[in-house]
Formats: sequence, C-alpha cells, structure tokens
Amino acid sequence: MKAAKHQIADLLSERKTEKRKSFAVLLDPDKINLSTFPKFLEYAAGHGVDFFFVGGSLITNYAIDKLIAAIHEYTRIPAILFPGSSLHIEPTADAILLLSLISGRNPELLIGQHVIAAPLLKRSNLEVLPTGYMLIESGKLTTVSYISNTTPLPRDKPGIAACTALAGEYLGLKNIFLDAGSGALFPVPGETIAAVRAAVDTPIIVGGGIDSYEKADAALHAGADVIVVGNGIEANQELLPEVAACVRAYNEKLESV
Ligand SMILES: CC(C)=CCC/C(C)=C/CC/C(C)=C/CC/C(C)=C/COP(=O)(O)OP(=O)(O)O
Ligand SMILES: O=P(O)(O)OC[C@@H](O)CO
Ligand SMILES: [Mg+2]
Repeated sequence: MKAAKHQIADLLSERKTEKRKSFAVLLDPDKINLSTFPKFLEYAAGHGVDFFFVGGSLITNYAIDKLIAAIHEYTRIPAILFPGSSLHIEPTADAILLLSLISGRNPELLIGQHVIAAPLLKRSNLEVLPTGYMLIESGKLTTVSYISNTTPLPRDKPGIAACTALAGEYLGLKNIFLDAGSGALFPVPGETIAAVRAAVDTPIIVGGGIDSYEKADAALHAGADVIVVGNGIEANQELLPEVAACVRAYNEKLESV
C-alpha cells in the first residue's frame, strides 16, 4: 500500500490532546451557487473556519470538483469529503471521512460501500479518515436517516451511544461523528456527547441542528472537538461568525488558563 497521508488526522489528534476546538462548515453541493461562492469562501476564511465538509445524503448536482477547485483557489481551508455513497468520491479533495454507520444495521453502510470505494481511494491522493458515524434521534425524520434506511440511536440513552462509540474505537475507527442529522429539530444532547467523551479517546465530531452560539457552546463544553454547521448558515450567514466566535472564545479561554 502506498504511504498514507496523515496531515488532517494528526491535526485532529493534536487539537484533541490540547483540548482545542475546531469549526467545520458543511457545504451541500446541491445548494451552492458557484457565482457567489468565492465571496462566501473569503467570508468563511476571514472568520477562521477550520474545515469544509463537502457532501450530502443525496447529491443531484455533480459539481463537487468545481466546488473543491474554488475552495482551493480562494482559501487554504481543507476540503474534506462527507460522502453519502461511493458515488460522492472526488479525488481532488484533501481528505475523506470514511464513514461506517455504526449506529445502524445496514451492511451496505457498515462495509458494502467501502469495498466499492477502496480501489478508488487507493488510486487517489485522498487522506482517509476512518470514522464511526452515529445518528442520534433528533425530533424528526432526517434525510440521512431516511436515505440510510437506519434507525437513529434514542436521544435519552447515552449509555447505548457510549457502547457503540467504544465498539467503533475497538474496531480501529479513528474518529467518532455524532450527528443529529442535517436540519435536526434538536441537536445531539450534551449527555450523549459527554458519555461518548468519557468512553473513547478519539476526536469527536458533532453536528446536526446547531443553529446558535449557545448550542455550539453546549456541544463544546460537553466534549465535542469539532462542531459542524450546515443548514443554519444556509438560512442565515450571520451564524458563521457567531459560531466561529464561540469556538475562538473557548480556545482563548484555554490559553489564558
Ligand atoms: C464508503 C463511502 C465512500 C460512502 C458511504 C458513507 C456512509 C456509510 C454514509 C452513511 C449514510 C449517509 C447517507 C450519510 C450522509 C451524511 C451527510 C453528508 C449528511 C448531510 O446532510 P443531508 O442528509 O444531505 O441533509 P439535507 O437534507 O439538509 O441536505
Ligand atoms: O445542517 P446541520 O443541521 O447544521 O447539520 C450538519 C451536519 O452535521 C449534518 O450531517
Ligand atoms: Mg444535503
């Protein structure tokens, strides 16, 4: 096997050790207007976004390559694929969250798509980030739950989430992603994040329904390492500097201790 790239994995694990938090913006390829995108990219870079996650459960507009090219042209922010299927692999991205949907029992999303993706990933120069992906019930049926044909974990059972994450870590997954689902009514509960934080040593990514400073802050305090925001910023771009300020405030507080 050719030498693997570890840049983003190393960054995530260093930041986790230093308890420094990161902010990822989810870009839905179906919702990006390429003519206004450069302006948005400069705005995001100016406010200190750490990562772009690029993807969706269902993508109908196959312009991921153009989106990645613009990210590289206008920013130095890593473009990380967040794929719903092996059709969403774009080799010009910097990395890919190789999700295994461990909260579900759909073999296609535990290992099936990965077998199809493996030779493409090997040929690409993508950094592979093996990630245990867990859906948490969030008050409504989300696109990802419907498309994946899986039942999310109950939101009042942090113990099940902790055991699932721990099993994922024992299986060798290097990150845990707790997702309430895009546009969730309720974000992942703090108790669930805290239980998973206590169970595993991996970086924890948290997303779904984070649409305010307070919700971002609650997730960070519960133990999230990376906060992901998509829909909230699509609806109101002012949310981007708000969440960025929340992550920055958390990190600055650390430095002053
Ligand atoms: C192995 C490879 C390459 C792919 C499979 C990856 C797996 C297991 C995916 C799990 C299931 C899945 C469909 C994940 C998609 C997650 C995602 C990018 C969500 C973003 O939000 P949307 O669900 O698109 O919500 P909207 O309806 O708001 O657009
Ligand atoms: O769009 P939102 O609700 O911010 O969710 C982001 C991401 O975690 C969804 O997979
Ligand atoms: Mg989408």
